Amino acid sequence: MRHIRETQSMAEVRPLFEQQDVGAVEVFDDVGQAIGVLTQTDVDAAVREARLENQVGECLRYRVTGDSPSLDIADVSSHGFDHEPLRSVLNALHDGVYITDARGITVTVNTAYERLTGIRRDDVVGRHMADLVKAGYISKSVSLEVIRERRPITLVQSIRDHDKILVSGMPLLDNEGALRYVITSVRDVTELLRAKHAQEQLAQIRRMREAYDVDVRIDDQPPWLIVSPQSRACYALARRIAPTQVKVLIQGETGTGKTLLARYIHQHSERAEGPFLELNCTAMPEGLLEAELFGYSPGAFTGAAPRGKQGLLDVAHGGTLLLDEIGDLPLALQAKLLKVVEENRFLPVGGTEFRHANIRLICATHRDLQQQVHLGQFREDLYYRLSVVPLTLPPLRERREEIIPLLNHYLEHFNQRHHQDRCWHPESLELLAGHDWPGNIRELINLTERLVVSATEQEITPHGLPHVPASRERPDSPAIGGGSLREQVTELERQLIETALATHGTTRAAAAALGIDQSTLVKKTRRWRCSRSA
Ligand SMILES: Nc1ncnc2c1ncn2[C@@H]1O[C@H](COP(=O)(O)OP(=O)(O)OP(=O)(O)O)[C@@H](O)[C@H]1O
Repeated sequence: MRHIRETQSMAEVRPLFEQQDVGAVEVFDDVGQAIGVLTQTDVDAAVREARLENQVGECLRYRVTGDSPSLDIADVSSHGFDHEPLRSVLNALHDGVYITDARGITVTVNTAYERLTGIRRDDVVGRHMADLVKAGYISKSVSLEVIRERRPITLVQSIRDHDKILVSGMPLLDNEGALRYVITSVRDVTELLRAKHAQEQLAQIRRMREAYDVDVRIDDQPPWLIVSPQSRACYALARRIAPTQVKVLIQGETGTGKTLLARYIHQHSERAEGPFLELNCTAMPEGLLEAELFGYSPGAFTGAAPRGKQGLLDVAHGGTLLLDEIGDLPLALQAKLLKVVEENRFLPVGGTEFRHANIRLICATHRDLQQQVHLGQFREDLYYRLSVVPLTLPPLRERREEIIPLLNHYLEHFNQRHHQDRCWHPESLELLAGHDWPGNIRELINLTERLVVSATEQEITPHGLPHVPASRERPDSPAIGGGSLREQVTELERQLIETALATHGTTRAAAAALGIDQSTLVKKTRRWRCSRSA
């Protein structure tokens, strides 16, 4: 034991804990009786709250002990925890403190405990914890568990039905290792849990937004190209209806730019600052699709997140939700979606209360929805509600004038991205312009990137092109019997030339193989292309 020192203020005691072997300070009263042991946390709290200063009488006497808070229990017992300054220390703490003896009889509680729990000190001091549980003061006694297990125990308890408190009980042993007291600290974590819940919800919304965010960006200026009259008309109509709330149905083959068009509408609407999310209705099984779209309530089904989950109709709040491949939405979900479209409200899975949907809905499909209606695969009422303004993006083969500008545009784009300086050989452009592009603009983009990164020379020649089948518009077999002899000969000639081009890759090689001039071959292919797009 070290010698006893005197101080007027707890603040002077605090630096002692900087010494490595000081774990606690034993406190004495004016007449030299030991009245308790303070750890650094107790002293810090007392200093922080400035509660102990001048409340300890003329002089606080203390002695530093070793690194374990070995309490001289006999001293504490003789004076009780209610003796000054220990009582002041306890009352200075922001957290509640509940102390029982080794039998489980309440010794004292501090004022923070009374405030947090609403339980009055006088009602519990001297009473056994088991009686208090029986009388309904508390739901469960940590002190009794600590007494039983002789180890620190922490649990979360409910009080007043809604507030949550974090209760940590700690056994206090004497020098012989016998249990003397259980000190339980009590912290109100209601706000903390509420904040945590809000944080979890935000994180969930962020995750959803990231997962369903649409990875196409458009500015008012190109990179996007609107060249053909069909695309121009489509985008002009989209621009006109963007500021309104009307439902839009975008139809077109895969890769024609439906998502880009939907984003264009979003960006020119009043919701431009809100989220723009996309859900592909073919991408998941019905149950999952329903949960992702409508969300679910807590405990809606086995394996559901305990707090429930917000659906995209919530997460897209204030923004636009694009339902891609709407033709694949199962009939049961079509009925639920109809309610959203008609009444702007929906029922989460397992929920009993309707939620308000504040979203703009844009739907897209590569299917013929009208035909699906005839086949009974799509609800007629929903179809008419969704397609107030139908927009159709034609396939790339029907707006061929866009192919070469797109090829040039994406070549430049990928040159920049991959630090290359590729250029198209005119014959390559010609060949690609004649391709049907079943995957539309997406196919064109992918091919261009592949060529930029894989070409061995600066110029992308027909040699470097993969086998690109020519337009499907030409029949696969000679058009015998169709038209005059002259027309049939021309058709045959065209097929022979296109086959030679596909086989040999370049106009020069194809012309050589057919025994004609390269310029003749080029002229003929141009003429056919012109007559086809006329
Ligand atoms: N007018 C355009 N100019 C330049 N790039 C375009 C244009 N339209 C579409 N694209 C690009 O083509 C690609 C495919 O477009 P998008 O994803 O919008 O097609 P989609 O019809 O929605 O396809 P899917 O049906 O498969 O979802 C995207 O990378 C998009 O940026």
